[in-house]
Amino acid sequence: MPQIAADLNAMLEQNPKTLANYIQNLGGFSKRPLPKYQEPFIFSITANLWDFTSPIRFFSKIMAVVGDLALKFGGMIKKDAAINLRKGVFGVPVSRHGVFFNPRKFRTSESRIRVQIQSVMQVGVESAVVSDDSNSLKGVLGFDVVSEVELREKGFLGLRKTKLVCTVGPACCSIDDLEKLALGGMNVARLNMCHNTREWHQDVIRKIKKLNEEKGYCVSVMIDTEGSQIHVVDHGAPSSVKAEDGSIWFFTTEKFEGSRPFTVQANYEGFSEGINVGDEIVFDGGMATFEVVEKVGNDLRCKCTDPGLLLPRAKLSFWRDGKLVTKNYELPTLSSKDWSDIEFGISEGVDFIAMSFVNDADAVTYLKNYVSTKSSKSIKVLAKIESLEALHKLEEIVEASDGIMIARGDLGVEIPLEQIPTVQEKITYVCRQLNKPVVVASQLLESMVEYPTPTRAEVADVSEAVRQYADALMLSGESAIGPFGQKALAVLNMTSSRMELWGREENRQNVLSQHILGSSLPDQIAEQICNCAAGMANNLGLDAIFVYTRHGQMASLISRNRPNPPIFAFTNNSSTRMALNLQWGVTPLLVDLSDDMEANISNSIDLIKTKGLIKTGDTVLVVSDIIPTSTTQTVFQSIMVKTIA
Ligand SMILES: Nc1ncnc2c1ncn2[C@@H]1O[C@H](COP(=O)(O)OP(=O)(O)O)[C@@H](O)[C@H]1O
Ligand SMILES: C=C(OP(=O)(O)O)C(=O)O
Repeated sequence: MPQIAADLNAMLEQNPKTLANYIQNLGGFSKRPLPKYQEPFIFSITANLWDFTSPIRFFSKIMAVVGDLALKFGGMIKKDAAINLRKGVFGVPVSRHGVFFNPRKFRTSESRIRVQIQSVMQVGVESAVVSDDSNSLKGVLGFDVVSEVELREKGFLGLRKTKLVCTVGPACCSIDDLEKLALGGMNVARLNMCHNTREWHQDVIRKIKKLNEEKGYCVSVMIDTEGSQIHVVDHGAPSSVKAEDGSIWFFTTEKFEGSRPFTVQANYEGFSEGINVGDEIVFDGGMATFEVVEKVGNDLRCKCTDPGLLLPRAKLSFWRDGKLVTKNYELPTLSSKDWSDIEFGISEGVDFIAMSFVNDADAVTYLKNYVSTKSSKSIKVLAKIESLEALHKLEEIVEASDGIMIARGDLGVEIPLEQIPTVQEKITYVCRQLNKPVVVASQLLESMVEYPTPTRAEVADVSEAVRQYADALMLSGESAIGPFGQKALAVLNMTSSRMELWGREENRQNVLSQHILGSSLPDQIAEQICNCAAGMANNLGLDAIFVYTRHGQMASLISRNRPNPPIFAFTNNSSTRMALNLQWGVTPLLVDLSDDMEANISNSIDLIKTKGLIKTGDTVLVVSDIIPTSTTQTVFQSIMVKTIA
């Protein structure tokens, strides 16, 4: 008799309400165990559809619940074969027996129309999986609910490798919205410190941490500094002002309340220094262009030569004879406001700080040192590449930082737009060579700020970033202010999964050139082990790679090779876990790690088996880099292939 069914039966016989209450407490659903609970155990789940914006989310939630039952009863859950999640992904209704819903009504579910749907789940046991001696399992397997659901549904190879970052703004800052983004695959929540108040940011960070702690998500938090840039302070209108061809405007740093007609207020006192009559001022990389016709003290009188819209906080760039006059580097990379935002981020325990307008490696090194002295946890510093100056010093900046964001928005102000695709490819390549995670940011799905579907060109742009093996893709206004943030996230999710599958099917892996990173012998050994591990996993067609790592180094070295199977990184360090969230193909798990590596490996495999996430016959490549401690003197670097018994 399968153990789980027996346990459930026993539980129901003793107290039929216990199970119902247990399930009820798992959140959101009204659930009712059916009176007949012979094997296989059947219970029905009824959910209010308005809580969910897509069938995949609904089923994800169910699987999260069922996953908890598996943990509770130490058994394996089998999903009814009739429930095919993939059918829901592209909007095809799932309407086979067992699951009913009306796609038309589903679409209106966001307007909170209550539609009830019912699904029957079958709960059973896979004979070879349940450990008889569940007491022998030590510790808890820190799997996040979303990866667990994805793994159950899609299997090892179906796990998405490209990570997703969402900018949080007014459109998605409620706990419900944040949870929907987490369920939709958000790995990192980004907060742009340019916008909104300290209290607002604190509230969002705390909500994300609450979701992680109480509901088992694993969403990292990134703050993004405002940085120093020459931009328009205010032009006196809530949205935008039109500049007509030939109109004369006054550019000043004089401070005044309200608006003045034909006046642009710049934020930086020295904005006009070194600027000559005849130079051009460009708004937001091309929204409107002005020619300087007169210098009046520190101010400039300018004529509009290319009419367009002047948006709030528009970025200003200066051009002479078709060449950029670089002025932003005159400003400090971190302003006093940025430092105070960084202090705030450290005190709130954020995982990443993205540094705007980095122009050299020293600024990054300085911030990294500062953060490491101020915070007991490891906070990763990402350098944003968004200026010509940064492109000139790309390698040293990448080397100095913990990761890179290709900030295409501001970069497009300083370099011609047609250069963005090749520059992006170059930056992703350098980052991979130097083993630093790279985020491709800005305007990936810009049209979805307004519309519920992306343009074909946007999908092609997303696919290109995935093809280039970027570690992560980022949403900006699409999630921060747009009404279709969850849909935009779903587009990133589906497009990256599809592109990754295509890459594997077509065997498109571009092999990493053998650039050796490590300078010491142990580092070089670790690197070679990881390169071999990735090659072996591909060549032997293994199901997964397990890596045991305290600081994440081995996990990232394997990820750098972009192997076919997913990488499960077992770590006992929660900062490492949160940092690995940005790394291509890595699913980080928090576990207890002892000095006994054999015990770590068998313990974690037992735990994962007990959850039903791995089965007999699955093949796993196990890599470890546990470094010596006071009790063990030897470095434990190993690689082995295990077939699950
Ligand atoms: N915390 C926030 N509060 C209010 N609006 C925000 C917030 N974060 C982002 N936004 C809005 O979303 C847009 C896109 O955000 P972001 O990616 O930070 O880009 P940027 O500031 O460069 O425009 C911003 O222009 C702003 O209108
Ligand atoms: C991500 C970017 O930075 P920000 O949103 O701070 O302008 C960008 O410029 O592309």
